[in-house]
Amino acid sequence: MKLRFTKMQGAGNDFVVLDATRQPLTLTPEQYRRLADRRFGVGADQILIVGPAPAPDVDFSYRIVNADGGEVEQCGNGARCFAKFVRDQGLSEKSAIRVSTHSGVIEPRLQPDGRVTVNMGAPVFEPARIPFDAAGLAAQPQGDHAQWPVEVAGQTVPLAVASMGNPHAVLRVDDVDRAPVHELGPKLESHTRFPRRVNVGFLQVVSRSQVRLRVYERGAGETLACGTGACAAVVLGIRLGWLDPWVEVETRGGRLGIEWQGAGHPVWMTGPAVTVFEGEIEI
Ligand SMILES: N[C@H](CCC[C@H](N)C(=O)O)C(=O)O
Repeated sequence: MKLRFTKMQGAGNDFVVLDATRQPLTLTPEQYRRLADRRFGVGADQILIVGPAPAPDVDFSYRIVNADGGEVEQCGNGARCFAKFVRDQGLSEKSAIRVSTHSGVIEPRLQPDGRVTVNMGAPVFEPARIPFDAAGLAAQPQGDHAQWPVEVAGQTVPLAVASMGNPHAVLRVDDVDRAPVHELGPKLESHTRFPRRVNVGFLQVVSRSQVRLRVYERGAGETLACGTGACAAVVLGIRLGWLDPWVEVETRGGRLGIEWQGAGHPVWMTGPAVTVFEGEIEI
């Protein structure tokens, strides 16, 4: 089948975007994997499928499939690219677009400077809802919230955990450039304490308003940036007393601005969204 696609990136996290607003589009996990393959396909961290509104109070639906072919609940960098895509394709004139995802409705807003701000909803910290199996672990309280001592690769690491609709585990490190991303990332991503696997963030606190972050993503490996990962790392850093409500996150692919005013508030993420090229592929 011939498939038209748009290649996009948000802070270096890259996507194949498919327009399923005019006709339904269901590919097999193998076809998604092929699309995402950097040699046999187009190449991407995730595939984004833009669909029609499933309800009158939203404008579109948006599905996310990781490079490994697995469908997931949320994607922050993808939400910004989604908003730019629907505007550029003439699918919407709105600057604030309501879109439903598997983890609820989010609302990207296009800014005059070309960046996009997204209300990513409220974070979730209860282990069972992440999901994270905390059985037998005593949370090590620090500040007013906890890190969990998780055994991995023969050591115990203090993990902070949260959900932004998708699961995240965050480990504080002194220097992200020397962090054990490829040693601990894969082992934590598929650790038994995360029944649906997990995105693994390595967080370096530069100041109370500036951090550096690398993320080994569930179903994709290390990416140049992870939007939900930046949200999770900042809210966990705030809860642990390390960070103020407005933080600049330096990732390997670019900068994201994250704001969270605390419990009961949504997380606001601002960052770039860029169209790289359009194409067609026989899949
Ligand atoms: N790998 C993630 C999905 C993509 C999230 C990331 N690319 C972002 O920008 O939030 C997961 O399995 O939950």
